[in-house]
Amino acid sequence: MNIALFGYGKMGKMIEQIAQERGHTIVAKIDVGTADVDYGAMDVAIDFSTPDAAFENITNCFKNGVPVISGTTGWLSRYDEAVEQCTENKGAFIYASNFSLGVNIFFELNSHLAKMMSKLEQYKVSMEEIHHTQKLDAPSGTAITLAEGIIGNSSYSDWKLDTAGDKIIPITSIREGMVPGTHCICYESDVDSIEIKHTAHNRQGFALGAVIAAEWIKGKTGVFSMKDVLNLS
Ligand SMILES: NC(=O)C1=CN([C@@H]2O[C@H](COP(=O)(O)OP(=O)(O)OC[C@H]3O[C@@H](n4cnc5c(N)ncnc54)[C@H](OP(=O)(O)O)[C@@H]3O)[C@@H](O)[C@H]2O)C=CC1
Ligand SMILES: O=C(O)C1=N[C@H](C(=O)O)C[C@H](O)C1
Repeated sequence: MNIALFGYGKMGKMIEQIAQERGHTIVAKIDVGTADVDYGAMDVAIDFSTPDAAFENITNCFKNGVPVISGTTGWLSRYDEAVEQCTENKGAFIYASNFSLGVNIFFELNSHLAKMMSKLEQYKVSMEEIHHTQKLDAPSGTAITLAEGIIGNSSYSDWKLDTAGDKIIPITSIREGMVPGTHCICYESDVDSIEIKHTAHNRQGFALGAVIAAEWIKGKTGVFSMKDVLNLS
């Protein structure tokens, strides 16, 4: 398959390596300021760019008939608009805040735990995410997805950075060193705590998931999620 990389940073480079190992060809590496993008050469685009760049990268692909896998976080206030443009152009699109198999299992575990804990008012939930110091957005996209999983399965109604409150999930974002991504959810009562935690050891799991999503979307039309790709529904 001919893959174009929108964003050739830490993730773009990891995706290139894994895509080539799986027999794919990288036909374009598009970074800030790249001119002359040849959409005709691409079977699929994989966007891991920046919060400011993602929407334009994604919608330009839709307009040019190229299916898109996007893992860029921090641009989701325009997600609905992107979905509209995908539908108008009969395109194909998958966004995931986290493409790793482990985190997608963790998302399911989080929703199931939230449902069970919703019956126990003595427990208060909180979340902590830790990432490298180059990360531009906080909280992480993964933390937001986890918070939405709790909100959809409990009486919590919102999340806030560093702020606790009634029906509010407080999220703490820590930026240190080269940490690839750690997410921990804690339910605490006066007598005990329950914690679930996912720790990425490197970026390979994110990159492999994105390439698998790119292979899966070929020939399809519509807006999908990693749940569809991994058959987790
Ligand atoms: N969903 C998932 O599984 C994962 C998501 N991510 C997310 O992916 C994104 C990228 O992460 P990462 O690779 O670590 O970040 P990097 O900063 O290493 O890479 C981002 C790249 O995008 C480039 N860029 C800037 N503007 C544009 C543009 N207009 N078009 C194309 N590329 C552009 C940057 O170029 P320059 O440096 O010259 O500005 C840089 O090379 C982040 O939002 C991160 O949160 C990360 C890991 C996993
Ligand atoms: O910026 C990163 O590095 C990561 N970003 C994603 C997020 O915001 O959740 C996924 C992963 O945690 C790494």
